[in-house]
Amino acid sequence: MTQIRGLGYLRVQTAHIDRWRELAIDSLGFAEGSGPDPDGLYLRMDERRYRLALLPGDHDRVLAVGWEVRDQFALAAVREAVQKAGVEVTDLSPKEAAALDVEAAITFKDPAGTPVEVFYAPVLDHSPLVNKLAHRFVTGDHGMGHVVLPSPNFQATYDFYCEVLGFLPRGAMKVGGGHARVRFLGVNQRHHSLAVCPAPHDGDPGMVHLMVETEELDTVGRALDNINKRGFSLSSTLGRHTNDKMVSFYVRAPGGWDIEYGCEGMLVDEAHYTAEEITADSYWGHDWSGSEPLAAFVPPGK
Ligand SMILES: Cc1ccc(O)c(O)c1CC[C@@H]1C(=O)CC[C@]2(C)C(=O)CC[C@@H]12
Ligand SMILES: [Fe+2]
Repeated sequence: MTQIRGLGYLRVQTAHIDRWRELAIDSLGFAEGSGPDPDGLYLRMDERRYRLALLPGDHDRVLAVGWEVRDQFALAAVREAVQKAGVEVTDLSPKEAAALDVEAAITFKDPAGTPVEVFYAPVLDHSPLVNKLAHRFVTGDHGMGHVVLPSPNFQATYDFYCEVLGFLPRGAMKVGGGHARVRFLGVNQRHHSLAVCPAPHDGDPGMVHLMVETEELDTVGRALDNINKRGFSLSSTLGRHTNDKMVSFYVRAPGGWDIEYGCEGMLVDEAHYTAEEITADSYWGHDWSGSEPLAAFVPPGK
């Protein structure tokens, strides 16, 4: 069993904070949170002080994918497993951890080069959650959502998440007409908290997409209206995925990666789940033909 309970947070550096504010707060219904960096834009989805942190910088890139564990004992177990796999692990100092609004964290790079943090005890914000869509995100036991990461050394990356971090395989889909597969991995009832794409990861932003889930279909529709009105580029039209059954659209974020915004994701029952291979990404919709090229990802075979 994995020690990891869910996707905890995502920290991103951006040269476009104002446009991010327009996307996340004005269009997608994130609430403005708070955090240690006075120049940062901290986005709340729930009782955490933030789930998505945007820190100003000269270019756009992922600073850390934060995975949450229960407590200090779970963190020690993950540290030991990663070290045993021959990967260098750094313990954050109490001051550094405080600057992330967590009690303690470790950091290391996965085999694809993605900066990973594992942490416990995020700082909470008990003030009312006020957002422009008057909606609620689905987080809690299912974590913040999912991330899709590009990996040039796909097999090593997949093996690392499964065998070292204990993620559970949650199916795959062939891409590019050959034997390459996108693989989905889960750590809780959310169908996937992570997917790994066989794709180059030469440089930034180092992310394919972040998925966040809202409780109601009407919120997805209102968010779609908002991003169209504000001139954000729709990477994929609305559709329903065949594996997690989610109804979602994808919008291009500043920095050249996507936010997937969806609802109605299914819950996996591990007592009965068996691995699957899907042969289409969606039952309907999800037209990617109008998509601007991803900065760090060209689909294999295209
Ligand atoms: C297929 C699928 C199921 C559930 C998801 O949450 C989900 O994001 C996807 C699509 C994954 C993936 C992607 O986002 C980048 C472009 C990809 C690689 C494709 O070209 C097909 C699958 C796509
Ligand atoms: Fe997704």
